[in-house]
Amino acid sequence: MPVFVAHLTLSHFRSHQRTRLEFDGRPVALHGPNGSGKTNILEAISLFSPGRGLRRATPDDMSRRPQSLGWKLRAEITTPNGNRLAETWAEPGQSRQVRIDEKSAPQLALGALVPMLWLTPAMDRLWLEGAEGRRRFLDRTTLSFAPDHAAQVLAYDKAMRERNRLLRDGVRDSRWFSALEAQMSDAGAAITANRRAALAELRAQADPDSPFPMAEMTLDCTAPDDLASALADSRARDMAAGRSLIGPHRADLRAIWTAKGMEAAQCSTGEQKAFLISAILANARALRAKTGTPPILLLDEVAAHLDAARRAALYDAVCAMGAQCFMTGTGPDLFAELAGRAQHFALSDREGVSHVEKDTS
Ligand SMILES: Nc1ncnc2c1ncn2[C@@H]1O[C@H](COP(=O)(O)OP(=O)(O)OP(=O)(O)O)[C@@H](O)[C@H]1O
Repeated sequence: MPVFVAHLTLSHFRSHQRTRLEFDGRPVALHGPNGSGKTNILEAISLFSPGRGLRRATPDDMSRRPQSLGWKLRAEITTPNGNRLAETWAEPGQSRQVRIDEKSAPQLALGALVPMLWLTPAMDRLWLEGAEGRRRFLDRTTLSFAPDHAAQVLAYDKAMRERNRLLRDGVRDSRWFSALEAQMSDAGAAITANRRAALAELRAQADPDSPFPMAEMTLDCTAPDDLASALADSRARDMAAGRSLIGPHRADLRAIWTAKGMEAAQCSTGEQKAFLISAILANARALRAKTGTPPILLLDEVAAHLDAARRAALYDAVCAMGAQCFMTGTGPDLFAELAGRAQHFALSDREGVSHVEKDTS
């Protein structure tokens, strides 16, 4: 049985004053004109996972303007182990809080409650822009398989920040450096191993018959096996730069479309989108194979880029997976191929407030 959001309430969240939605576990198609509040609903759902959500916004940015009095989201979640209640909110100027089953909980606890993957239009340029976005994408994929990855990344970043401070301050205490480099080396080895294992999971799910070609994704890693020694050797160079120049924080994700022998960055916009869709679908299939439960999928504006045949193929894949997949598009025609296999909702903007109606037509 899939994990799915059964009820969702948005209060004073961006364009939503108070929106209450009921879902039955089928895919969800949200259609409406530009600016009617579709992505805001996906963003709200993304906040039932740890982190800053799919727009990486601050809590204050999400507070409904002009009042900006803070916001609250509430989700009743159906899981194979029973129904759970998750709430998340932020008061003005404060960080985001989480409560699960009426008890305060750390954000990381959401990761175990609701497995979730997303694809946004901002990711369309993933293969063209800097390595940071690709690392974030890779780490989110990795986190979906290895929940301890977050703790390793935090431990690595903490030790690196401290090492960078020593480098900038010109400190020459080699024992202090060695201790931090050992921490970076331990956490770094786990990070690289987790990332490689996640890419292997995706590779194992590649579907040669899919209309979404899978790119061969490999880790381009500047971290040598013995990172502690390499960092010690690189202290003088790093001191001149004022930061650590080697390690998994400099890794990159390379994608090659094997059928054409071409780097993803050289492929067409539609082809690049197809790689991301195939990666998300492979990730979801791998999670379902591992846990028996497909993750919740948030696919923002995914239909607009696809021709009718690929759109139908995507809907078939999502339905076959049994995932609660939230999709947005500007008109109902984009979701015609889904028909009764999904729940459809129509959104509209009424003087700056989003309204949502069930579309049963
Ligand atoms: N903090 C906020 N308070 C009030 N309204 C907000 C806030 N943040 C964003 N909005 C409004 O929300 C609307 C955008 O909503 P959203 O991004 O969900 O639109 P959409 O339906 O996905 O549109 P598109 O089809 O263009 O992607 C905009 O009109 C924007 O002004």
